[in-house]
Amino acid sequence: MTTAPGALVPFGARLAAAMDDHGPLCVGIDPHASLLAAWGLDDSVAGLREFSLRVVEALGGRVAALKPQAAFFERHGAAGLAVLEEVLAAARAAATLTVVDAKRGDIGSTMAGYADAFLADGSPLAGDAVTVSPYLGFGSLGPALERATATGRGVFVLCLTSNPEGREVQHAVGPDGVSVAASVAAQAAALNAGAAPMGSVGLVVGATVGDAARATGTDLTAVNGPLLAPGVGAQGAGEAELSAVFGAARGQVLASSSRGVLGAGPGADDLRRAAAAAAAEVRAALRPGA
Ligand SMILES: O=C(O)c1cc(=O)[nH]c(=O)n1[C@@H]1O[C@H](COP(=O)(O)O)[C@@H](O)[C@H]1O
Repeated sequence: MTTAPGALVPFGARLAAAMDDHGPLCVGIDPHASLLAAWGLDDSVAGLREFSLRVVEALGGRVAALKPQAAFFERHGAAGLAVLEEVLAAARAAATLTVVDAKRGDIGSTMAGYADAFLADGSPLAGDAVTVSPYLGFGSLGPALERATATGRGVFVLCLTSNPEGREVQHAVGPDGVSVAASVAAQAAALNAGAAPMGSVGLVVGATVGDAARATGTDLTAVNGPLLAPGVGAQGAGEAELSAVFGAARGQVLASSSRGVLGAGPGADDLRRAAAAAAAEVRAALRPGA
C-alpha cells in the first residue's frame, strides 16, 4: 500500500498490515487478580502496572494487536487509569496496535463523550480502536463512528458475543424478520462499503458461537471489516471452532486470547512461546497455507 506522506492511514488498513506481518492474533491484557497472584504480584496498582507492562514488553512487535480490558484498570480508580494510559503509550512505542476493550454505548450525546475519551487525538485513553455496544441502537454509535473516521481509528461493535447469555438479545428477531445480529452486521457492512483492504468498523463475533451467524442470518462475508473473535484459549475455542464459526469470512478475523496466553507468564520467553503457539493455531484456521 502506498500512502501520501502525512496522510491518515485508516485503522482497517493498519490492522490488515499488522495481521499480515504478525498473524491474525490479538492478545488481551486482562490482569485478573488470580493471574497477578500466579505471577507473584500483589492485587494492587503496582502489581497491575508490573503485569501489564511486562506483557507489552514481551509481546510488543510480535502480535497483530494488544487488547487491554478497561475494567481491570478502572477498578483501581484514577491510579488504575494512569496505568492504562502507560500501557497504551508503551504499546504505541512498540509499534503495536491497541484495542481498548471498554464496551461503551450510550445515547448519542453521551456517546460523544466516550468518543472524546477513547477515539480522539491527544486523549491518553485512546488506543487504535475501542469496543462499543450497539444496544442503545446502532445509530447511537454515530459520534464514535464519526470520530473514528476523522482520526484513523476503529471500532469493534458487539454482534455475536462469546457468552451464552448474549443470544437473548443478539438472536432476537425484529418485526422486519431480521435478527439483531444481522442488522448490526449489515449496518457495519454499509459503513465499510468500498474500503480496501478492509474498513475500520469491525464486529465482535465470539469464536465460541458455533453456527450462530447462519442461525441469525448474519452475513459475515459481506462486512468488509475486521472480525474480532474472543474466546480462543480459556473459553475453549481453537482451530476447529474458528473454522466452523467463520468459514468464508475467515480472512477478516482477528482471533483474541487473554488468559490462554497470560497464564504462561511471568517469564517473557514463556509468554512469547504461548503467543507463538496461539498464533500458529489461529493461523492454521484462518489462513491455511500462509
Ligand atoms: O469484546 C471483547 O473483547 C469480548 C467479547 C466477547 O464476546 N467475549 C469476550 O470474552 N470478550 C473479552 O475477551 C476477553 C476474553 O478473555 P479470555 O477468556 O481470558 O481469553 C475478555 O476481556 C472479555 O471481556
